[in-house]
Amino acid sequence: MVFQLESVSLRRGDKWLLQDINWQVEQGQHWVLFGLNGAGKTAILNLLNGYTFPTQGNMNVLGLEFGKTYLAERLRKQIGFVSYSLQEKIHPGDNAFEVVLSGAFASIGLYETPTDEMRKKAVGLLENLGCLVYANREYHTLSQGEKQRVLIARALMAEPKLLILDEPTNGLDFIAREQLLESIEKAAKEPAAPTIVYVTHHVEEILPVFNKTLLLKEGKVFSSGNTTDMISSDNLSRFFQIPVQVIWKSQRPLLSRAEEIEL
Ligand SMILES: Nc1ncnc2c1ncn2[C@@H]1O[C@H](COP(=O)(O)OP(=O)(O)OP(=O)(O)O)[C@@H](O)[C@H]1O
Repeated sequence: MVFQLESVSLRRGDKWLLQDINWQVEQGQHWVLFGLNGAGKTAILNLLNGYTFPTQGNMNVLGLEFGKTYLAERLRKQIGFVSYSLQEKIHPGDNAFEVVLSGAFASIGLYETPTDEMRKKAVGLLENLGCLVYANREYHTLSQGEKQRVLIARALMAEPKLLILDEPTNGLDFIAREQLLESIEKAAKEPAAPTIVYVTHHVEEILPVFNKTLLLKEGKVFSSGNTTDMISSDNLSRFFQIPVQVIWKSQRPLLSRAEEIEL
């Protein structure tokens, strides 16, 4: 078991951000967490990272039970987390290689001396993610797509059991997006790959390797299960409450509006 949420609810002030979430993620699975703006995806990620505790329900992430101790520090070292907001925290002047190396210490910035083994590993990850050519470039001079690859390599440095990719294609053009998705798919297929949770509101980004999907709507689980069952014309028409059509092509779903589907 990688993590488990049991009847988890989260309240802020008068508002329930999440209600009765049940979600069990096992090793060997790769999940998509799909939801529209404001569905509560960030709220779930904050829980998984140990930044917040549920108001109700039980949670267990990587064997750590919530509610007993402060977990954010311990989870930070075991969960690879890639988000757009992380980009802004990277120190000016750090090059791509240093950013990747910092992942070994779960720090932003390099404060400790990396071992030769760590350096070798960082080079290997830069190579796998196609970033070796710009390893010596300052991180802030890289394009969005290049930056995201470097952050994924950084996240993999600590050999996490869980890798969370929070809307990693934000701000990418079509080509850069497809290239990044290709790298993610390759990383997911590595023998020692972590379980991946891929957070998105774009159906087209769902790769064949993401065999499970949870649809989150207004803070509740709308449905969850095998991706092919979740990402269907019927299910998504109910989810969006407008008729849509899903066409699978090369094992990737394409979404469009449908005019005449009976709900
Ligand atoms: N501290 C808070 N107090 C009250 N409401 C909040 C608080 N934090 C978030 N919300 C609300 O909870 C809802 C879920 O927010 P969340 O950021 O988790 O959504 P999201 O699925 O990540 O959306 P997006 O895709 O736009 O980032 C939103 O309506 C948001 O305004």
